[in-house]
Amino acid sequence: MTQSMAVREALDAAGSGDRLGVAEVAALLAASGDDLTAVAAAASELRDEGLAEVGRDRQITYSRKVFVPLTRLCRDRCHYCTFVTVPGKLARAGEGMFLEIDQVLSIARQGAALGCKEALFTLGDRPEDRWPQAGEWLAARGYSSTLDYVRAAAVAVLEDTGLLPHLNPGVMSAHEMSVLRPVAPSMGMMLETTSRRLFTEKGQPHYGSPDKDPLVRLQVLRDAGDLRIPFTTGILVGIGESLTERAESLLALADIARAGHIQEVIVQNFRAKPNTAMRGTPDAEMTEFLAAVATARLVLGRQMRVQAPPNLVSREECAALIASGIDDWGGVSPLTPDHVNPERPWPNLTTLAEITAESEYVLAERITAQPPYVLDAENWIDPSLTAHVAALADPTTGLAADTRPSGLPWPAAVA
Ligand SMILES: O=c1nc2n(C[C@H](O)[C@H](O)[C@H](O)CO)c3cc(O)ccc3cc-2c(=O)[nH]1
Ligand SMILES: C[C@H]1O[C@@H](n2cnc3c(N)ncnc32)[C@H](O)[C@@H]1O
Ligand code: MET
Ligand code: SF4
Repeated sequence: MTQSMAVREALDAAGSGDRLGVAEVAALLAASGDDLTAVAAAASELRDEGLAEVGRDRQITYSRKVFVPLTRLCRDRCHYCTFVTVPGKLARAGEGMFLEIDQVLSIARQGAALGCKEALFTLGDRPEDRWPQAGEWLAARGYSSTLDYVRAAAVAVLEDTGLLPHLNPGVMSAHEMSVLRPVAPSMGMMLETTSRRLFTEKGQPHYGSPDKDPLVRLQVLRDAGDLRIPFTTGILVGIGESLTERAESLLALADIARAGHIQEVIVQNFRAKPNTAMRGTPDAEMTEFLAAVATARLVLGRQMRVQAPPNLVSREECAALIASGIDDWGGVSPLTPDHVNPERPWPNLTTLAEITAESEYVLAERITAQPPYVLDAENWIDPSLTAHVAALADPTTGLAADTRPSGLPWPAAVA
């Protein structure tokens, strides 16, 4: 096997537990051929050691979820996004500016019947700042903001169905997160990238999207740590960031994760969508993507949960993701589409279990908060949610219990 010097040195440094520098991480990210085989093998071994260390030998997790796109209006205009829409289009399609609470509950109830335990609220950022129609819709129902409405919708889901909300509403202030903490055991926001250039330069994917300023997003991630919120984040690979910028993004996440609240890091590959500014940009190249997954594992360490969605690659490529060091497939739905990537259906759960088993791992269901946070609920889960979480989690493993959710009063009665 021919390994380049730079990769060998970076792997040696990673193996001895040294903190990696930007150049070393960039060398790992650039790996292909025999180099990539070696980087992936190191990542895979590190994942295996980490799982064994916490008594979860060879388990790969997923969360059975429904996707609740509370609003597709947004004040941002990311060039890769097809989720976002405008009021005129919604009106022509006969749809409201937001889902009504009834519509949210209808999705959550159907999910509960299928054994889903997570309600993923993914939505556009602060649409009321850009669209008067959004503000009017909220005001007519007594809500002061989109995040105020997210809170009400989360409470309705908890009380009516018992599904656990995971909130992914974009940038939040520390105060906003503290108000949402009692209604969701976990929240998340992709860092996307630390590249400021992609935000400040005209023509770049984050230009004109105030919520994609990496300085703002890094602050959200730090605030979530101060608030002890189990938090999901990650990088979007292939949106025009250089390998050095990708390396800086992973190192920034490793630094933030020292606060202990980063429950999982998503490594998501950009997928070009029709009718977006980036429709002509090629999808993230598989070699580069797998190198990013393996490097994320090496940079973030054995106890980080590294997630890649199984619907953005082929079945064969799912095996390659496992071989590159992931241990989590993220939320997978037997009911709702991935509204961010609607052209990419979920594998059904039997297929996902088969794919996982073919690589000699076992598919295990978790809830929206990762096991360590469930097992240490006193420090990480708001008392208002203790009963909701306890109803769906296995007290020994912190994974999902074999049960169907049902509604519980919120806030939970605290003993
Ligand atoms: O179906 C999706 N789920 C996405 N999820 C949800 C994820 O699959 C799981 O539901 C969470 O990890 C909770 O376990 C995200 C969650 C975040 O906190 C941040 C970003 C994402 C991105 C997506 C996504 O693009 N598609
Ligand atoms: C919810 C998350 O989905 C990701 N996201 C948004 N658009 C795309 C796309 N075209 N391809 C892949 N991921 C995307 C972003 O990282 C966002 O934060
Ligand atoms: N708008 C939020 C963000 O970009 C939520 C995911 S994109 C649909 O972070
Ligand atoms: S990715 Fe999120 S922030 Fe960007 S336009 Fe889409 S919904 Fe808005």
